[in-house]
Amino acid sequence: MAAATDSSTGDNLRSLIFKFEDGKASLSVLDQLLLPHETKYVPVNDVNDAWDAVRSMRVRGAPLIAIVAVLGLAVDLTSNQATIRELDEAAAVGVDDIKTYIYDKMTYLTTSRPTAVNLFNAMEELKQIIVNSVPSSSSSSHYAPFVDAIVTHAQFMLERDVSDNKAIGAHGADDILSRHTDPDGVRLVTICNTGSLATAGWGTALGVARELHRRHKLRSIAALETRPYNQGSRLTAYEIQTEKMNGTLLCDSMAAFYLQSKGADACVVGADRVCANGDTANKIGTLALAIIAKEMGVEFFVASPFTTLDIGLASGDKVEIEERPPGEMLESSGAPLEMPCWNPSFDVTPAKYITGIITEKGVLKKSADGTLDVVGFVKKHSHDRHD
Ligand SMILES: CSC[C@H]1O[C@H](OP(=O)(O)O)[C@H](O)[C@@H]1O
Repeated sequence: MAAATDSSTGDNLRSLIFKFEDGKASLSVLDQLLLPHETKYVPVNDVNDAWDAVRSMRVRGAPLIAIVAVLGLAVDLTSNQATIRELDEAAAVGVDDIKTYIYDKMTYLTTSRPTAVNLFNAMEELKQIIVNSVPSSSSSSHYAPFVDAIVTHAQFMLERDVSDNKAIGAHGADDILSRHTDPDGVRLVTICNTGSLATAGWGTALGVARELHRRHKLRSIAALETRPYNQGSRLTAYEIQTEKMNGTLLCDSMAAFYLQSKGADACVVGADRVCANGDTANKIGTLALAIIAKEMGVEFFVASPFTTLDIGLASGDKVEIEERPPGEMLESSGAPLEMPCWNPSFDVTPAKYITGIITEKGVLKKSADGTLDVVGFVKKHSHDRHD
């Protein structure tokens, strides 16, 4: 039986509260639509709640989407409403029925948002676990072994994400500081939110800023507001202020002039899907920032855990880009008129604009031929993954 656990990551910006006690999992998620004005945790009681929390963007961020989906599945399967358990106890269902029951819930969760690969990678991990958890013929329950394996993996995902993010922070800080030696520290620019509110804690790109800040080597961090959801002005600004980093908020349109007039040592952004050739899907506006950085001679890094790598997808032109409801854009713009608008939530930055990819296993830099060999990097480090 999985050990009881509380998923506190120790920081004061907890994206979720997960508990597993007396065989029952419970989950509350921080409603990010209300931040920074209101801190409210809402319960997730089943996969329907988890799906809705992700789709509505009450919960968002590539790693966190996957984590909430798997935790929501764990809550669902351990809830009292799990009728399948009664059927199992009555020997009215077999192993295949139970696997189908669980797979159907997993498939449903993957329909919540299409672009971030983490959720899909997490479901593939779970399928492997389910396949390897087939109960013995003598087992009194066919259901319990599957559920326990899924709860255990959900708890593992929480811990792995924080440790991956801290490793990303350390590798990113080491790499950037190896070239930028100003005693006052480095100047970063970032987009969207990639901190504790996009993960189980610490963050990816913002985790690099956190680590530099911890080392007293973060001279400044400029955050783009990231319209229309405003992850930057609402969420990243909230994290920066909470951690007392030296932050500056920029309108998205200010990026070029900021780099031209004030300068920066590096842009560090998150990722929703890193393709085999290094093309990276990330928040809308990332492509523009990457092009501007290239033009201004500023390093451009993607911070991405292995859970965001998709080496099965050759290049970025194949990424499905989520389009959000037009109302989300019109509403946040205060537009007085209803008119057709285009609201893609992501764009794809070609590898040629990317200096390197900061992962928990180290920093992937361009090969001599100018390419980012993500596949080779994954193969090189796959043996030392702690899956
Ligand atoms: C830790 S990377 C998070 C990644 O996800 C964000 O998208 P969204 O807020 O729509 O879920 C954004 O692309 C970030 O870079």
